[in-house]
Amino acid sequence: METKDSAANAYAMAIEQIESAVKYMEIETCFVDRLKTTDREVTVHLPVKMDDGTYRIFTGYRVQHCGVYGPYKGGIRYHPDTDLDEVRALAMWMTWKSAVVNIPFGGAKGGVNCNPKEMSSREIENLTRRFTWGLSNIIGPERDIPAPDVYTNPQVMAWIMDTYSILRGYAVPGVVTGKPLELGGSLGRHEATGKGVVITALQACHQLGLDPKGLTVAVQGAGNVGGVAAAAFSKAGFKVVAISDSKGGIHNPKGLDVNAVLACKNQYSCVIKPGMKGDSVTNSELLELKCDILAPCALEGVITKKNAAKVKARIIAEGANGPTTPNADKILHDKGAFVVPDILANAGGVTVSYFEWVQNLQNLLWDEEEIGRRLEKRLCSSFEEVHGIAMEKKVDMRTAALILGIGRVARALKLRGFYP
Ligand SMILES: NC(=O)C1=CN([C@@H]2O[C@H](COP(=O)(O)OP(=O)(O)OC[C@H]3O[C@@H](n4cnc5c(N)ncnc54)[C@H](OP(=O)(O)O)[C@@H]3O)[C@@H](O)[C@H]2O)C=CC1
Ligand SMILES: O=C(O)CCC(=O)C(=O)O
Repeated sequence: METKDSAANAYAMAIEQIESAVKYMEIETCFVDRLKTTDREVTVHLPVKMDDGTYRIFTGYRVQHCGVYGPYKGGIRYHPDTDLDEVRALAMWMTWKSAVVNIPFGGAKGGVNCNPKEMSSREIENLTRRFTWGLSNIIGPERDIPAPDVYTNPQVMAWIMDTYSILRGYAVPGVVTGKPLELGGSLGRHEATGKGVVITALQACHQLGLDPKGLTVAVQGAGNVGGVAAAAFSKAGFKVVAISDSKGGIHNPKGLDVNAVLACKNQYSCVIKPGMKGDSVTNSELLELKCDILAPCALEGVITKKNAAKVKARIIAEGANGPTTPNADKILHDKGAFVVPDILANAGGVTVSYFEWVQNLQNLLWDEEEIGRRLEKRLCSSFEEVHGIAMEKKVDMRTAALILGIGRVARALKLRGFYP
């Protein structure tokens, strides 16, 4: 398995991003200091009974970055590389993301350092229930609402909802989003992040005067975000030329049969099998392929100062959180690449999570068309706002999105009375 670039510490990246954005803002230092700090960081040690009868102790984290105008919100990841710094960064990015799309959530993120690929479903359930118990006093529909992230899914959300509901004594669907539909999940949540990547990439094409029909796309990651994005790119008329997972990818410059690749992934847990029309490609090679759009949809820190100059794509649509390091950002900007930053490109997920939460609180059920319409409207108007700031301040799209997000949060802090 290829691993992420070890030089990139996500938390250091998140801090550096704040520092470069605030240079363009009129914002008092005390706000900057406040926003570089998290509200709460909880570490829990989780004794979990394994199938062989032994116990293993896992470490889990929930970081709440800033909850100035609503409950904290953000996914939970199960991954062997997860640590506190990563979760801190992911929580900060959630704060800016919710602010960019203007939904009343603060930022949080959770993670457990574990390898779910080596665990049975029962072991993952035991871990999840223990983790939920550990967080039960800090989560809740009005406090902090988890959702799926890397290597977690609707079933994990169902176990969180069940454990939390048992502790409270009644069903509390609003404690998590990304739940199964049967438990109050929202139509369209599963597809929301991947579709949002395509909606925002289309906006970028529009800004650059590019006709999307036939533009080539390489997608890193074939999970919830990458898989849905690849299918949606293909449906929108783009030519998907590469898709990968953690083991590597498949590449065909003439275009892939995306449905066949995703069916292969579904059936055999890999994106390439003998007989498929395409060549194998490593994850590093995928990033440097000749294509119009690159959609990194797996882990953070994959586009670095080492490979940024070799990225050929004109548009980088960041499905993943934090795929591009600040040094790489500068290189991409200088060579004229148009980066749709994570806090805008992948904000479709939290946007439909917000719709799910709203439906749960009001016992409503919106249809898929309604969800899709609201999602597109929200992402397109956010894109426009971010692009407007980029033009006005002559900055790249990430800096513009951060200016918008940080500005909104800082104004809310001030209104609540956080003065120097
Ligand atoms: N789910 C959501 O709604 C949202 C997710 N995100 C972000 O999107 C990214 C992906 O999340 P999501 O799709 O949900 O996660 P999933 O667990 O559904 O999928 C992760 C995918 O990434 C692949 N992958 C893992 N490690 C590597 C690697 N080193 N190189 C290349 N591919 C790798 C996995 O491969 P394999 O299957 O082989 O393990 C899998 O295909 C993360 O950065 C997440 O934070 C952002 C917003 C919302
Ligand atoms: O749906 C959500 O609440 C959050 C999704 C998430 O973790 C993210 O946007 O990174």
